[in-house]
Amino acid sequence: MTTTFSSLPVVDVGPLGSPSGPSTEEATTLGQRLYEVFATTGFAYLTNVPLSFNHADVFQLSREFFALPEEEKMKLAKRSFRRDHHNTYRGYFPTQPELASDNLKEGFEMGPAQPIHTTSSVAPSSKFNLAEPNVWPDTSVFPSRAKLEKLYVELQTLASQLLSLLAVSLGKSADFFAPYLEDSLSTLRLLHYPAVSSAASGSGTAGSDEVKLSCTQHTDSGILTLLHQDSTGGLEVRNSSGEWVAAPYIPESLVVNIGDLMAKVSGGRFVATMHRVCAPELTSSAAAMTGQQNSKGRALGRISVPFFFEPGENCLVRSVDGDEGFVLYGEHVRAKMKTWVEFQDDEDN
Ligand SMILES: O=C(O)CCC(=O)C(=O)O
Ligand SMILES: [Fe+2]
Repeated sequence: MTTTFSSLPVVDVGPLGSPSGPSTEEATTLGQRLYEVFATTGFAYLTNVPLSFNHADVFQLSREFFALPEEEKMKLAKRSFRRDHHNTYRGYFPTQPELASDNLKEGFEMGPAQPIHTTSSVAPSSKFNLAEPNVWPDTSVFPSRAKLEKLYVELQTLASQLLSLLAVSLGKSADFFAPYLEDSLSTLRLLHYPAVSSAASGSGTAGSDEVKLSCTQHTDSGILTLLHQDSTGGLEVRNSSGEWVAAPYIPESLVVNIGDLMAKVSGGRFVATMHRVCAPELTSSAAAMTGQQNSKGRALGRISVPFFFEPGENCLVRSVDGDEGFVLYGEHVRAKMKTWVEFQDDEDN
């Protein structure tokens, strides 16, 4: 059950970075701590994360992508935005102000670098190919592909380490989630929420119901999310009293949260907590500059980089309690996609 928390807990995962891995005692303590936070807030900050990238590296990569000319980004647009493109699930989505002014964001999504050759046993003829290869800008305009691929691998490793601790905390063996790693379709998503002028951002203050949003309230659909957020602020998490609690920037931390499927897998022990993003405000000095870039050519607004740990399409997801109910991951994600603004268009799924 979500509780009436007023801030998010901080979990030091330093022991995961030790070359020989955490000691048995450290793993037990960490697993219990993670169990406790996922059973209450469903959200936490992780500090001392075992990544070779610091925040400056990650946000630089992301800003480099969003600073590309619109025309370069649109070369990577998903099929819903460019009918002549083949990519349906990976690639770029532009902002859609006409569709959803409270979901104003552009993004770029990538999956595993190595192509996955399984076909969906669920929806072989679906217009979304979850296992399709990534698409990339030309190296002459974006030389950082290898770095993003490396970040992806490191986040996947971290997610699998966390899952192993959670498995034990749920009374299962440490390799309980090994089948989830097979043909895993995890997504690394670069997000840019453009700044909105204060006139347009409404009169509501953060935490209130009238606040202007750039990402409407939702729970994440999958297993586990690891989020890099920049210092702009705006992320809010809802507690059990229905209050929106700010999740401000903590240098070098990652925000971690549970998705709907993991709540199910945990037999309802873990909570997938509702969250949203308030629109970043365009300050008057920034507004005086042209477009959405400051004098250094940086994109104005919030940058965040969520990593969604996702199993393979044919992974059987069921509760640790061994209840009858189960779902194939591909089936689950396709049902969810119908509700996501960046996948909506005028055709049927
Ligand atoms: O930008 C953020 O901080 C949150 C993004 C998010 O919740 C999502 O993409 O699911
Ligand atoms: Fe989310």
